[in-house]
Amino acid sequence: MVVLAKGELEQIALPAAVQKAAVPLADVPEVDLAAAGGGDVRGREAVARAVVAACEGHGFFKVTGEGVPTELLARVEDAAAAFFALPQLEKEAATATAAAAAPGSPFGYGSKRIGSNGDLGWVEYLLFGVTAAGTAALSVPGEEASSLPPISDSLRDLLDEYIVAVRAMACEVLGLMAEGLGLEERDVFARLVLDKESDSMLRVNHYPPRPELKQSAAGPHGRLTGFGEHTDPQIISVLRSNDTSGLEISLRDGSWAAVPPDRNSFFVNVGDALQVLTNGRFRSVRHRVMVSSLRPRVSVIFFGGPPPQERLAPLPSLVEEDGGRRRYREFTWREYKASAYRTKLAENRLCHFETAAHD
Ligand SMILES: O=C(O)CCC(=O)C(=O)O
Ligand SMILES: [Fe+2]
Repeated sequence: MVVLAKGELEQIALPAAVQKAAVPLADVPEVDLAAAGGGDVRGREAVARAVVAACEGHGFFKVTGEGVPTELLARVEDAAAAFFALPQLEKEAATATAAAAAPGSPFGYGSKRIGSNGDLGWVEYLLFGVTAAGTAALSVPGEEASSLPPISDSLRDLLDEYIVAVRAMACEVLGLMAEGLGLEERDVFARLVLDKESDSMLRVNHYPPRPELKQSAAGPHGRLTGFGEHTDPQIISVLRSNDTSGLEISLRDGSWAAVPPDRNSFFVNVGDALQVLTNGRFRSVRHRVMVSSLRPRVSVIFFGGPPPQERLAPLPSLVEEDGGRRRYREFTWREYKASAYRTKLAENRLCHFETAAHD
Protein backbone atom coordinates (compact mmCIF):
# COMPACT_ATOMS: atom_id res chain seq x y z
CA MET A 1 0.00 0.00 0.00
CA VAL A 2 1.03 3.56 -0.55
CA VAL A 3 0.61 5.37 2.74
CA LEU A 4 -0.34 9.01 2.58
CA ALA A 5 -0.18 11.79 5.11
CA LYS A 6 -3.23 14.01 5.40
CA GLY A 7 -3.63 16.32 2.40
CA GLU A 8 -1.22 14.46 0.16
CA LEU A 9 -3.90 12.69 -1.86
CA GLU A 10 -5.24 16.08 -2.91
CA GLN A 11 -1.77 17.03 -4.10
CA ILE A 12 -1.49 13.89 -6.19
CA ALA A 13 -4.92 14.26 -7.82
CA LEU A 14 -5.11 16.22 -11.02
CA PRO A 15 -6.95 19.52 -11.26
CA ALA A 16 -10.58 18.91 -12.30
CA ALA A 17 -10.19 20.49 -15.75
CA VAL A 18 -7.43 18.13 -16.75
CA GLN A 19 -9.24 15.01 -15.57
CA LYS A 20 -12.19 15.67 -17.81
CA ALA A 21 -10.10 15.80 -20.96
CA ALA A 22 -10.39 12.41 -22.67
CA VAL A 23 -7.01 11.02 -23.63
CA PRO A 24 -6.97 9.32 -27.06
CA LEU A 25 -4.98 6.17 -27.69
CA ALA A 26 -1.45 6.62 -28.97
CA ASP A 27 -0.47 5.20 -32.33
CA VAL A 28 2.72 3.47 -31.21
CA PRO A 29 5.08 2.24 -33.96
CA GLU A 30 6.11 -1.40 -33.64
CA VAL A 31 9.52 -2.79 -34.52
CA ASP A 32 10.14 -6.51 -34.94
CA LEU A 33 13.72 -7.21 -33.91
CA ALA A 34 13.52 -10.77 -35.25
CA ALA A 35 13.52 -9.27 -38.77
CA ALA A 36 16.88 -7.60 -38.01
CA GLY A 37 18.70 -10.68 -36.75
CA GLY A 38 18.27 -13.30 -39.45
CA GLY A 39 21.20 -12.35 -41.69
CA ASP A 40 18.92 -10.67 -44.24
CA VAL A 41 20.73 -7.39 -44.94
CA ARG A 42 17.75 -5.68 -46.57
CA GLY A 43 15.49 -6.75 -43.71
CA ARG A 44 17.93 -5.33 -41.17
CA GLU A 45 18.19 -2.04 -43.04
CA ALA A 46 14.41 -1.76 -43.07
CA VAL A 47 14.25 -2.35 -39.31
CA ALA A 48 17.03 0.22 -38.72
CA ARG A 49 15.10 2.77 -40.79
CA ALA A 50 11.91 2.05 -38.85
CA VAL A 51 13.75 2.52 -35.55
CA VAL A 52 15.15 5.88 -36.68
CA ALA A 53 11.72 7.02 -37.92
CA ALA A 54 10.18 6.12 -34.55
CA CYS A 55 12.91 7.98 -32.64
CA GLU A 56 12.39 11.06 -34.82
CA GLY A 57 8.63 10.81 -34.42
CA HIS A 58 7.30 10.12 -30.93
CA GLY A 59 10.71 9.13 -29.52
CA PHE A 60 8.83 6.07 -28.35
CA PHE A 61 8.11 2.68 -29.89
CA LYS A 62 7.29 -0.91 -29.18
CA VAL A 63 9.68 -3.80 -29.67
CA THR A 64 8.74 -7.42 -30.31
CA GLY A 65 10.73 -10.46 -31.36
CA GLU A 66 13.52 -9.61 -28.96
CA GLY A 67 14.04 -13.11 -27.61
CA VAL A 68 13.70 -12.41 -23.87
CA PRO A 69 11.97 -15.54 -22.53
CA THR A 70 8.34 -14.79 -21.69
CA GLU A 71 8.57 -17.15 -18.77
CA LEU A 72 11.33 -14.97 -17.23
CA LEU A 73 9.12 -11.91 -17.64
CA ALA A 74 6.21 -13.61 -15.88
CA ARG A 75 8.46 -14.62 -12.99
CA VAL A 76 9.87 -11.10 -12.59
CA GLU A 77 6.34 -9.72 -12.50
CA ASP A 78 5.18 -12.25 -9.88
CA ALA A 79 8.24 -11.73 -7.68
CA ALA A 80 7.83 -7.95 -7.86
CA ALA A 81 4.13 -8.21 -6.95
CA ALA A 82 5.07 -10.45 -3.98
CA PHE A 83 7.60 -7.86 -2.77
CA PHE A 84 5.09 -5.02 -2.92
CA ALA A 85 2.54 -7.15 -1.05
CA LEU A 86 4.87 -7.28 2.00
CA PRO A 87 3.99 -5.23 5.09
CA GLN A 88 5.03 -1.58 4.77
CA LEU A 89 7.67 -1.77 7.49
CA GLU A 90 9.39 -4.68 5.81
CA LYS A 91 9.54 -2.85 2.52
CA GLU A 92 10.92 0.24 4.19
CA ALA A 93 13.69 -1.84 5.73
CA ALA A 94 15.21 -2.04 2.25
CA THR A 95 15.53 1.74 2.07
CA ALA A 96 16.79 2.07 5.62
CA THR A 97 19.59 -0.42 5.06
CA ALA A 98 20.56 1.06 1.70
CA ALA A 99 20.55 4.59 3.12
CA ALA A 100 22.71 3.54 6.05
CA ALA A 101 25.19 1.85 3.70
CA ALA A 102 25.41 4.86 1.38
CA PRO A 103 23.87 8.08 2.70
CA GLY A 104 22.18 10.07 -0.04
CA SER A 105 21.88 7.01 -2.26
CA PRO A 106 18.68 7.05 -4.30
CA PHE A 107 18.56 3.26 -4.34
CA GLY A 108 16.17 1.07 -2.42
CA TYR A 109 12.45 1.20 -1.74
CA GLY A 110 10.48 4.40 -2.08
CA SER A 111 6.85 5.27 -1.65
CA LYS A 112 5.06 8.15 -3.41
CA ARG A 113 8.00 10.55 -3.16
CA ILE A 114 9.82 10.69 -6.47
CA GLY A 115 13.25 12.29 -6.24
CA SER A 116 13.99 14.88 -3.59
CA ASN A 117 12.23 17.93 -4.98
CA GLY A 118 8.72 17.40 -3.68
CA ASP A 119 7.26 15.32 -6.54
CA LEU A 120 4.49 13.04 -5.30
CA GLY A 121 2.85 10.15 -7.12
CA TRP A 122 0.52 7.25 -6.44
CA VAL A 123 3.39 4.80 -6.75
CA GLU A 124 5.86 2.74 -4.77
CA TYR A 125 9.07 1.47 -6.27
CA LEU A 126 12.39 -0.28 -5.98
CA LEU A 127 15.37 1.40 -7.59
CA PHE A 128 18.64 -0.42 -8.24
CA GLY A 129 21.96 0.52 -9.74
CA VAL A 130 23.20 -1.87 -12.41
CA THR A 131 26.71 -3.25 -12.04
CA ALA A 132 29.07 -3.96 -14.96
CA ALA A 133 28.22 -7.64 -14.63
CA GLY A 134 24.54 -6.78 -15.05
CA THR A 135 23.41 -7.35 -11.50
CA ALA A 136 20.99 -5.21 -9.52
CA ALA A 137 22.76 -3.29 -6.76
CA LEU A 138 21.48 -1.14 -3.95
CA SER A 139 24.93 0.33 -3.42
CA VAL A 140 26.43 3.09 -5.56
CA PRO A 141 28.09 1.89 -8.79
CA GLY A 142 31.61 0.64 -8.21
CA GLU A 143 30.86 -0.53 -4.69
CA GLU A 144 30.18 -4.08 -3.71
CA ALA A 145 26.52 -5.07 -4.19
CA SER A 146 24.97 -5.83 -0.84
CA SER A 147 22.36 -8.48 -0.28
CA LEU A 148 19.63 -6.86 1.73
CA PRO A 149 16.50 -8.15 3.32
CA PRO A 150 13.64 -8.15 2.49
CA ILE A 151 14.49 -8.27 -1.19
CA SER A 152 14.52 -12.01 -1.52
CA ASP A 153 17.33 -13.79 -3.27
CA SER A 154 14.82 -15.09 -5.77
CA LEU A 155 13.72 -11.55 -6.77
CA ARG A 156 17.38 -10.50 -6.95
CA ASP A 157 18.32 -13.48 -9.11
CA LEU A 158 15.40 -12.86 -11.43
CA LEU A 159 16.23 -9.17 -11.77
CA ASP A 160 19.86 -10.03 -12.51
CA GLU A 161 18.78 -12.43 -15.24
CA TYR A 162 16.35 -9.84 -16.55
CA ILE A 163 18.95 -7.06 -16.62
CA VAL A 164 21.40 -9.10 -18.69
CA ALA A 165 18.66 -9.89 -21.23
CA VAL A 166 17.15 -6.40 -21.37
CA ARG A 167 20.55 -4.68 -21.57
CA ALA A 168 21.53 -6.86 -24.52
CA MET A 169 18.25 -5.97 -26.20
CA ALA A 170 18.73 -2.25 -25.49
CA CYS A 171 22.18 -2.44 -27.09
CA GLU A 172 20.83 -4.21 -30.16
CA VAL A 173 18.31 -1.39 -30.54
CA LEU A 174 21.04 1.23 -30.03
CA GLY A 175 23.09 -0.51 -32.73
CA LEU A 176 20.13 -0.32 -35.11
CA MET A 177 19.77 3.40 -34.35
CA ALA A 178 23.42 3.99 -35.30
CA GLU A 179 23.00 1.92 -38.48
CA GLY A 180 19.80 3.71 -39.43
CA LEU A 181 21.52 7.07 -38.95
CA GLY A 182 24.32 5.91 -41.24
CA LEU A 183 26.98 6.37 -38.53
CA GLU A 184 30.32 4.74 -39.16
CA GLU A 185 30.82 3.75 -35.57
CA ARG A 186 28.02 1.24 -35.08
CA ASP A 187 28.55 0.93 -31.33
CA VAL A 188 28.73 4.66 -30.67
CA PHE A 189 25.63 4.52 -28.42
CA ALA A 190 25.76 0.92 -27.20
CA ARG A 191 29.34 1.16 -25.95
CA LEU A 192 28.25 3.82 -23.43
CA VAL A 193 25.71 1.45 -21.90
CA LEU A 194 28.10 -1.52 -22.02
CA ASP A 195 31.00 0.42 -20.44
CA LYS A 196 31.96 -1.07 -17.09
CA GLU A 197 31.37 2.34 -15.47
CA SER A 198 27.97 2.78 -17.15
CA ASP A 199 25.47 4.55 -14.90
CA SER A 200 22.49 2.33 -15.70
CA MET A 201 19.57 1.66 -13.38
CA LEU A 202 16.61 -0.63 -12.96
CA ARG A 203 13.34 0.57 -11.54
CA VAL A 204 10.38 -1.59 -10.53
CA ASN A 205 7.23 0.50 -10.13
CA HIS A 206 4.02 -0.59 -8.47
CA TYR A 207 0.91 1.55 -8.84
CA PRO A 208 -1.68 0.29 -6.38
CA PRO A 209 -5.30 0.42 -7.50
CA ARG A 210 -6.85 3.84 -7.30
CA PRO A 211 -8.23 4.45 -3.82
CA GLU A 212 -11.86 5.39 -3.27
CA LEU A 213 -11.64 9.08 -3.87
CA LYS A 214 -13.78 11.71 -2.31
CA GLN A 215 -15.25 14.38 -4.56
CA SER A 216 -12.76 16.84 -3.13
CA ALA A 217 -9.79 14.84 -4.37
CA ALA A 218 -10.11 13.45 -7.89
CA GLY A 219 -13.85 12.79 -8.03
CA PRO A 220 -15.50 9.37 -8.29
CA HIS A 221 -14.00 8.65 -11.71
CA GLY A 222 -10.93 10.78 -11.28
CA ARG A 223 -7.41 10.00 -12.19
CA LEU A 224 -4.41 10.28 -9.96
CA THR A 225 -0.91 11.09 -11.02
CA GLY A 226 1.07 7.88 -10.63
CA PHE A 227 4.31 9.25 -12.02
CA GLY A 228 4.32 12.90 -13.02
CA GLU A 229 5.29 14.03 -16.51
CA HIS A 230 9.00 13.99 -17.31
CA THR A 231 11.60 12.90 -19.81
CA ASP A 232 14.09 10.20 -18.87
CA PRO A 233 17.57 11.70 -18.58
CA GLN A 234 19.55 8.66 -19.76
CA ILE A 235 20.27 7.40 -23.29
CA ILE A 236 17.56 4.78 -23.58
CA SER A 237 14.80 3.35 -21.38
CA VAL A 238 13.24 -0.06 -21.96
CA LEU A 239 9.95 -0.61 -20.20
CA ARG A 240 7.80 -3.61 -19.69
CA SER A 241 4.54 -3.66 -17.78
CA ASN A 242 1.70 -5.92 -16.87
CA ASP A 243 -1.67 -5.59 -18.55
CA THR A 244 -2.78 -2.47 -16.68
CA SER A 245 -2.95 0.80 -18.58
CA GLY A 246 -1.68 4.14 -17.28
CA LEU A 247 1.33 5.13 -19.36
CA GLU A 248 0.79 8.24 -21.51
CA ILE A 249 3.11 10.01 -23.91
CA SER A 250 3.15 13.61 -24.99
CA LEU A 251 2.85 14.14 -28.74
CA ARG A 252 4.64 16.85 -30.70
CA ASP A 253 1.62 19.14 -30.48
CA GLY A 254 1.76 18.91 -26.66
CA SER A 255 -1.37 16.74 -26.33
CA TRP A 256 -1.34 13.49 -24.36
CA ALA A 257 -2.04 10.00 -25.71
CA ALA A 258 -2.52 6.78 -23.76
CA VAL A 259 -0.30 3.82 -24.54
CA PRO A 260 -2.35 0.60 -24.66
CA PRO A 261 -0.61 -1.90 -22.36
CA ASP A 262 0.98 -4.93 -23.97
CA ARG A 263 2.63 -7.41 -21.70
CA ASN A 264 4.20 -9.24 -24.64
CA SER A 265 6.20 -6.26 -25.90
CA PHE A 266 8.82 -3.89 -24.64
CA PHE A 267 8.48 -0.14 -24.96
CA VAL A 268 11.54 1.92 -25.81
CA ASN A 269 11.97 5.60 -24.90
CA VAL A 270 14.58 7.93 -26.29
CA GLY A 271 16.23 9.68 -23.30
CA ASP A 272 17.69 13.20 -22.99
CA ALA A 273 21.29 12.04 -23.53
CA LEU A 274 20.35 10.47 -26.88
CA GLN A 275 18.54 13.62 -27.95
CA VAL A 276 21.80 15.48 -27.33
CA LEU A 277 24.03 12.91 -29.08
CA THR A 278 21.78 13.06 -32.15
CA ASN A 279 21.79 16.88 -32.08
CA GLY A 280 18.05 16.91 -31.42
CA ARG A 281 17.18 14.60 -34.31
CA PHE A 282 15.83 11.97 -31.91
CA ARG A 283 13.20 13.13 -29.47
CA SER A 284 13.38 12.44 -25.74
CA VAL A 285 9.72 11.65 -25.14
CA ARG A 286 7.79 13.34 -22.32
CA HIS A 287 5.65 10.77 -20.52
CA ARG A 288 3.68 10.16 -17.34
CA VAL A 289 1.62 7.49 -15.63
CA MET A 290 -1.97 8.15 -14.63
CA VAL A 291 -3.80 5.85 -12.24
CA SER A 292 -7.46 5.27 -12.81
CA SER A 293 -7.62 1.52 -12.78
CA LEU A 294 -8.89 -0.74 -10.06
CA ARG A 295 -6.08 -3.16 -10.91
CA PRO A 296 -2.46 -2.61 -9.89
CA ARG A 297 0.08 -1.67 -12.53
CA VAL A 298 3.57 -3.16 -12.29
CA SER A 299 6.30 -1.91 -14.60
CA VAL A 300 9.99 -2.69 -14.83
CA ILE A 301 12.25 -0.16 -16.54
CA PHE A 302 15.88 -0.46 -17.53
CA PHE A 303 17.59 2.92 -17.93
CA GLY A 304 20.77 2.68 -20.01
CA GLY A 305 23.09 5.51 -19.02
CA PRO A 306 26.66 6.52 -19.86
CA PRO A 307 29.59 6.53 -17.41
CA PRO A 308 29.57 9.59 -15.08
CA GLN A 309 32.74 11.08 -16.58
CA GLU A 310 31.58 10.61 -20.19
CA ARG A 311 31.56 13.81 -22.24
CA LEU A 312 28.33 14.09 -24.18
CA ALA A 313 27.99 16.30 -27.23
CA PRO A 314 26.18 16.13 -30.57
CA LEU A 315 27.95 13.72 -32.93
CA PRO A 316 29.94 15.72 -35.53
CA SER A 317 28.42 13.94 -38.55
CA LEU A 318 24.90 14.76 -37.34
CA VAL A 319 25.86 18.39 -36.72
CA GLU A 320 27.16 18.52 -40.27
CA GLU A 321 23.90 17.07 -41.62
CA ASP A 322 22.09 19.76 -39.66
CA GLY A 323 23.85 22.49 -41.63
CA GLY A 324 26.63 22.79 -39.04
CA ARG A 325 24.32 23.88 -36.26
CA ARG A 326 25.36 22.39 -32.92
CA ARG A 327 22.26 22.46 -30.74
CA TYR A 328 23.81 21.47 -27.38
CA ARG A 329 27.03 22.29 -25.65
CA GLU A 330 29.28 19.53 -24.37
CA PHE A 331 28.83 18.35 -20.78
CA THR A 332 29.59 15.30 -18.69
CA TRP A 333 26.88 12.87 -17.67
CA ARG A 334 27.72 13.63 -14.04
CA GLU A 335 27.08 17.32 -14.70
CA TYR A 336 23.77 16.63 -16.45
CA LYS A 337 22.49 14.33 -13.76
CA ALA A 338 23.37 16.79 -11.01
CA SER A 339 21.55 19.52 -12.90
CA ALA A 340 18.50 17.34 -13.68
CA TYR A 341 18.14 16.05 -10.13
CA ARG A 342 18.07 19.56 -8.71
CA THR A 343 14.82 20.28 -10.54
CA LYS A 344 11.25 19.05 -10.34
CA LEU A 345 10.29 16.12 -12.57
CA ALA A 346 8.26 18.16 -15.05
CA GLU A 347 10.92 20.73 -15.84
CA ASN A 348 12.64 20.90 -19.19
CA ARG A 349 16.10 19.88 -18.07
CA LEU A 350 17.78 20.02 -21.46
CA CYS A 351 17.19 23.70 -22.07
CA HIS A 352 20.11 24.61 -19.80
CA PHE A 353 22.44 22.85 -22.20
CA GLU A 354 21.12 24.27 -25.45
CA THR A 355 23.30 26.57 -27.49
CA ALA A 356 21.92 29.87 -28.72
CA ALA A 357 20.63 29.74 -32.30
CA HIS A 358 23.58 31.83 -33.58
CA ASP A 359 26.33 29.65 -31.97
O1 LIG B 1 6.04 2.98 -14.51
C1 LIG B 1 5.89 3.32 -15.68
O2 LIG B 1 5.13 2.77 -16.43
C2 LIG B 1 6.73 4.48 -16.20
C3 LIG B 1 7.50 5.16 -15.11
C4 LIG B 1 8.56 6.09 -15.60
O3 LIG B 1 8.37 6.82 -16.54
C5 LIG B 1 9.87 6.09 -14.95
O4 LIG B 1 10.06 5.36 -13.96
O5 LIG B 1 10.76 6.84 -15.43
FE1 LIG C 1 10.18 7.76 -17.20
